[in-house]
Amino acid sequence: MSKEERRKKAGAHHSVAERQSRSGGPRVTGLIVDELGKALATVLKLDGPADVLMSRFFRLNHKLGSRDRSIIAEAIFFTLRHLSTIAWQMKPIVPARAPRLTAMVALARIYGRDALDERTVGNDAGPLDNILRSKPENATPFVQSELPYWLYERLNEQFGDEAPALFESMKEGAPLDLRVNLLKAKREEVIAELTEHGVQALPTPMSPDGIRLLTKPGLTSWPIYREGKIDVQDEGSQLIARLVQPKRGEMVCDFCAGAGGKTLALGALMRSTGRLYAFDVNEKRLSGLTPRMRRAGLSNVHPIAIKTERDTRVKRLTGKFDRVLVDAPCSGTGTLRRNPDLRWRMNEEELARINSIQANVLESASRLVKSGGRLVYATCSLLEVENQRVVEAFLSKHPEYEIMDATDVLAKQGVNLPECAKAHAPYFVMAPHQSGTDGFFGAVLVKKEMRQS
Ligand SMILES: C[S@@+](CC[C@H](N)C(=O)[O-])C[C@H]1O[C@@H](n2cnc3c(N)ncnc32)[C@H](O)[C@@H]1O
Repeated sequence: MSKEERRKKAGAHHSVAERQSRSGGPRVTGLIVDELGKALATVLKLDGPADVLMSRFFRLNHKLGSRDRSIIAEAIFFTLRHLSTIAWQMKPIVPARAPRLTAMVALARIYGRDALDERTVGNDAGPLDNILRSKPENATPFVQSELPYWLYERLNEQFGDEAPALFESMKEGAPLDLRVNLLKAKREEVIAELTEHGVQALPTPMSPDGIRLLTKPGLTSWPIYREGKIDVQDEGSQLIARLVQPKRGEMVCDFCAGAGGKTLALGALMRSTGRLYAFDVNEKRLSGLTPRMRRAGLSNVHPIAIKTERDTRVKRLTGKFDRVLVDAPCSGTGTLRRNPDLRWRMNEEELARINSIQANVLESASRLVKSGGRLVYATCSLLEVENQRVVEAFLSKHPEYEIMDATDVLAKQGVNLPECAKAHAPYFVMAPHQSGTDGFFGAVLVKKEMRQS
């Protein structure tokens, strides 16, 4: 039987990586299968973020070379992105209970069955070939979506005819986007530097300070990174900072700053002037901001760890800010390309819990805004319940706020959104199948000027 006949018989699914590999992909060694099986035994418990579990696994596993590591890492991500169809193919065997077999299924789907040698497969050859005979494209649309049912249902209802394209886009990896720190460099300069070193880099289509890389070099040792000329940030996230549109010398608050991805973008737009408060309840996460703001050359940022959104330090600043950003904690469903395990770890109970935090944080943050000031509510969620519904509920209780058209806010800064994104006006909505970015939501609210009588 020829290679091609055998592959067809086995029904191996054609991923991008798989197609690439057939033109000279790696041979999968027994060591890779064994170690991937061990890694999956941990990761498929789904009791922690996959990237953290993976880093720990590699740290403790010295015998793996860099080539083996990258094959294993890719296969872990592939498994998490295709867990529904893998489980469907393997039925009644449960992937988490048979991690070595799952490892072989994933590797065969990525590189083709022939990449696995018979000694490695051993007695599993029969079951493996049986499993690969079930073709993922024959599974139900729900199984092919590679999502839990609650999320599949909600996204189907929201996106209608576009849902299949969205589901496909969420199975892909995401590109590596950079934001150029305009305090220290120009975009063309950075692109020239990257190109000179053999990295294919293009300007992002929407964000004026963004660069999209077609490969993923380890940039942290590069001078342009160490000197603070660039930071890693998805193009959609860069545009959230543009929705805030802070000006030089203003009082600005990033209420949910985390490790400061958007804080740094805001600080650069303010040209390191005025005061930029960065709040977060997670002190550890917030501590990541200090070295980043130093590297970026920002002297206007004030990180403050708060206990809750009603902290007295927050209350003392009532009515003091020109601009407030609420980058709310959310389901993260817009980032499934980067965090494929999240879809299996998130559930409706957790969504309801986060939903109530979102309303409370928006309520508290809104009190900081001065008359005539701007409040931006943002998430990296695709779910309307965390986005439009939160903003509508807020506006119904706060007639002193009105909504601005996010498309206009961006157009005034030279950012032209694609037509499909404009259709969501007045909201800013990014979805991976439409914009090639992670999924993001933004609403721009203005606190009406108080009339003097
Ligand atoms: C989406 S993340 C922020 C990401 C960050 N803005 C960035 O661009 O990298 C949401 C953040 O909200 C924080 N958070 C959760 N509850 C909060 C609260 N009650 N008040 C302030 N921040 C909160 C979380 O700790 C988390 O860092």
